Amino acid sequence: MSMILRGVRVLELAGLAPGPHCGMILADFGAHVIRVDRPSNGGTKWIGGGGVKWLARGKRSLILDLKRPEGVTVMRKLCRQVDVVLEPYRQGVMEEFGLGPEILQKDNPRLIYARLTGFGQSGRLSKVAGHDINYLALSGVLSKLGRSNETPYAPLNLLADFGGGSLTCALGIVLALYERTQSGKGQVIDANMVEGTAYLSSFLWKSQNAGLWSQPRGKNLLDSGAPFYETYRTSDGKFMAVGAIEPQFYALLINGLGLNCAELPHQWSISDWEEMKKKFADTFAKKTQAEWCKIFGGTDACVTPILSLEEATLNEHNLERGTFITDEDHKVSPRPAPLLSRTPAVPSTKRDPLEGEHTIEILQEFGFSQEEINQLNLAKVIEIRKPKSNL
Ligand SMILES: C[C@H](CCC[C@@H](C)[C@H]1CC[C@H]2[C@@H]3[C@H](O)C[C@@H]4C[C@H](O)CC[C@]4(C)[C@H]3C[C@H](O)[C@]12C)C(=O)SCCNC(=O)CCNC(=O)[C@H](O)C(C)(C)COP(=O)(O)OP(=O)(O)OC[C@H]1O[C@@H](n2cnc3c(N)ncnc32)[C@H](O)[C@@H]1OP(=O)(O)O
Repeated sequence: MSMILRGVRVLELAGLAPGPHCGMILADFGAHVIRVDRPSNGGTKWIGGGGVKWLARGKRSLILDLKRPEGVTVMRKLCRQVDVVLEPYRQGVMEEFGLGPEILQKDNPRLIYARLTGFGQSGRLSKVAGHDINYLALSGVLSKLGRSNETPYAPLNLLADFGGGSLTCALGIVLALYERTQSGKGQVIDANMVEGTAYLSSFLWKSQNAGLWSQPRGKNLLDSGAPFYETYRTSDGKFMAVGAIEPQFYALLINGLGLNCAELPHQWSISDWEEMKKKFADTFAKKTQAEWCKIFGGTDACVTPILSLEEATLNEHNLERGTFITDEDHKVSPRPAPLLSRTPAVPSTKRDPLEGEHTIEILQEFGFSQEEINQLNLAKVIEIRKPKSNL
C-alpha cells in the first residue's frame, strides 16, 4: 500500500524524546528515516539512549562521528541527497560542527532543515538546557495544571515533548514539504517546545474572557473543579472518568448514579461543587468499575472507565478499531493516527534497529565505495554493528 510520505528521505540526528518521536511519525507515514547515532568511542557524551531506542520504529541507524572533519564531510554528502534533516540539539551545536542551515542549504537548496529545541533558535534561553517540565512552565500552561491547593503538576512529558514538540515539528515538516512542491525550495523550521506548547494551549488563551478560568487552579470547569468533570474511585479501587458537561448528558449522569436532579443544587452552582463532588464520590464508591460500566456503557452520560495501558489494549471498542498494534517482538504500541482513507500509515512491525546496524548499507546507498567505507571504519569515523546471531 502506498503511504503518503513514500520517497521522502529524512536524516534524524539522535536526540532524547521529541526528536525520535517526530522521526517515528514520519517513518510511520512512509518516509525513509535514517537515524544518525553517535559513536561509542568516549569522545562524545551520550544523552539518553532510552528515548532514542524506544521511538525507533521503521528507522535505520548509522553511527557517524560528527566531531571529526571526515564525519562532517560524510554528513554533507548525505544531506545533499535527502529531503529533511531533523536536529534536536541546543542552539549552535550544528553550527559548531559546520553543519548549519546556510551551509547545508547551499549544498542542497531543497533541504528542509527542522530544528527541534526547547527554547528556540534565538532569545536569551536558546543555549540553556531544559526538559519538558521547564518548557511547559515557560509557556504559561503549567501554572494551570494541577489540583486546588497543590503545586502545579506536569502530566508526564506529554505536553511539551510530544504535543508542543514532536507533533508541531512534524506538522512543520509536512507543511514545508507541501510548500516545496510549489517553490522547489527548502526552508528552516524553528520548532520549539515553549512556543509549540503555548500554541497547543490556544483554547486556554482565547477563552480567557469566557469565565471558564476565572477561579483559582483546580476550581474551574475543566481543571478538576467541577463535580461533573472529575475522576472517581470505585469500590474495587479502580476509577471512572466523568465528563458530563452539557445539561442533557448531565441529566443522564445523575440518573445513572441513582440521584434525583430535583433534590440537588443546580449543575452550575459553583459554590455547591465541593459538596457535590463528595456526593458523587460516595456514590461511585458503592459499586465496582464493572458495575458502573454496565450502567453507563453505551449511554451519552459521558462516563468511561479509567483503563490501565494493558486494559486499553483489551477494550472492546479499541479492539474493534485496531487502536493498538503488535510488532514481531510481541511488543504492543498505539497504531499511528490519524487514519487516512486511501494512504494510511503502515507502521513497521520489525524489531527496532540497533545503533549502527545499517551503517554500511546506508553509505553504499548514498554512493560511498567499499574502499571509502573501509577507511572511515578504520579511522573510527563510522561504526558498524551487527545483531548477535542466535546460532
Ligand atoms: C523529559 C524528557 C527527557 C526524558 C529522557 C529520559 C527518558 C532519559 C534522559 C537520561 C536517560 C538515561 C541516561 O542516558 C543513562 C542511561 C543510558 C542507557 O543507555 C539507558 C538507561 C539510562 C538510565 C537512560 C534512560 C533514559 O533514556 C533517560 C533517563 C525531555 O524533556 S526530552 C527534551 C529535552 N530537550 C530538548 O531536546 C531540547 C533541545 N536539546 C537540548 O536542549 C539539549 O540537547 C539537551 C537535551 C539539554 C541535552 O544537552 P547536551 O548538553 O547533552 O547536548 P547538546 O548541547 O544538545 O549537544 C549535543 C552533544 O552531542 C554531541 N553529538 C551529537 N551528535 C553527535 C555525533 N553524531 N557525533 C559526535 N558528537 C555528537 C554534540 O557535539 C554535543 O556535544 P558537546 O556538548 O560535547 O559539544
